[in-house]
Amino acid sequence: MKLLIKNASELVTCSSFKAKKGDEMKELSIIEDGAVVVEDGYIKRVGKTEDILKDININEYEVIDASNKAVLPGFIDSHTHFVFGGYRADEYYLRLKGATYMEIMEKGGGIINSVEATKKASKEELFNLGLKRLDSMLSFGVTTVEGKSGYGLDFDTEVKQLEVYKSLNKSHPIDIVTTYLGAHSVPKEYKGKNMEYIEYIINEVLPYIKEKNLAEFVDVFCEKNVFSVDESRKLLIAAKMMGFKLKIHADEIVSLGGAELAAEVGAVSADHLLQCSDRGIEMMVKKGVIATLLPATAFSLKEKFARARQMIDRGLAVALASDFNPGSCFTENLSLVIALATLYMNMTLEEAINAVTINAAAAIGKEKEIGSIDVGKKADIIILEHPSYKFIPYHIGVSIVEKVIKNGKLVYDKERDGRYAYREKC
Ligand SMILES: N=CN[C@@H](CCC(=O)O)C(=O)O
Ligand SMILES: [Zn+2]
Repeated sequence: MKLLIKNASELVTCSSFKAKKGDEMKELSIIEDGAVVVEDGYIKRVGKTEDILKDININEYEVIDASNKAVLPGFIDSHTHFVFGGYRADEYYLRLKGATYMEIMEKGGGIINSVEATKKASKEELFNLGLKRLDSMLSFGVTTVEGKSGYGLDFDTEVKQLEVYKSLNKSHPIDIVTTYLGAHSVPKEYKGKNMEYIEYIINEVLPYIKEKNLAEFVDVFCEKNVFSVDESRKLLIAAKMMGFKLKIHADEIVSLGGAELAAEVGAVSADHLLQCSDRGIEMMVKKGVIATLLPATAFSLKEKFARARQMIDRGLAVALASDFNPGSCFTENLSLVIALATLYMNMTLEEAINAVTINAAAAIGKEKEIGSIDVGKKADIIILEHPSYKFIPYHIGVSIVEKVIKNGKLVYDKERDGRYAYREKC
């Protein structure tokens, strides 16, 4: 299994084995006329095409000529909720007419709607939906995705969701990192008894998930009228003691202190952060918490965007993700996320590219294995149909990914698998 990608007009390596913080996010480490040598699924050499061709016997390699194309690390979507039943197009329609996300939730809609539909869906239905969604992500250049539970709340449905993620991980080229988000909403049977529900999770659910290795991360929706800072703290500390890594849905709608809590408990990432305080940013910088920003959610909710510029200028490592979910943001399109981040959060394009590659890898604890084109990392690589990464936000709203290589294998080719397959007149 030997592959050579050669003559890339831009080989955008994003080179690093750790999250890029502050000014480090400006650097993409681009090699012009670059080449990558892949063996047994891993990157063996990276450099100028002419240097690499001097040292190898090209006849031993499957060769992809990337002339006039940019080559980048596979994108990593580090915050999604992509296994769920049902849709919430009616709620979106209400939002178009002026209703807010929280108003819909307070009237009994929102997450609870998806919980009902996910409870009804069979494992097989969820699996088939998951496969289709992964196919779509792959076409946008995603090679690793984080997926959360949280549309079950009760034991059986949460476990069902996590088991579906596990089966999908075995069946699809995209790698899936799973997160248990039982504290996504308070289930009807625990209405007004939030702390009891948190204790139930700690005592009944987490030990089982740990034993069966169903999730690497534990997350909580820390938000006004959902879970308070104290309730979230209790859950996260208990989860940490059981060996889970932590994430928090923090300061999305109200500035509640979620960012501060993420720093206090040593979370890997705090996500959303639309309303994050200055103190929260400072504390996250000190503790090395990644800020995972989700601009397509702010866009879909018509909320103001997170303060990415200030966060980066103060030294934070920022990751960008889709937040793919049935309610607040129904998109798997990371190119759109990059476009929004550069248009509305004043991130530079270089920062945005690092944010969906190396920093996104760090947000799921995988920065030593994926997220850059470096020797020793997994060969997760995308080839664009254009000569420069500058085309990503420019060709707005669509995917310009031509080929995806996962673990050294070509798993998506637009000519072969994509829209061009249907180009015949009929
Ligand atoms: N904010 C909380 N959770 C999801 C939305 C879930 C939903 O509305 O279904 C999010 O990250 O945006
Ligand atoms: Zn989320």
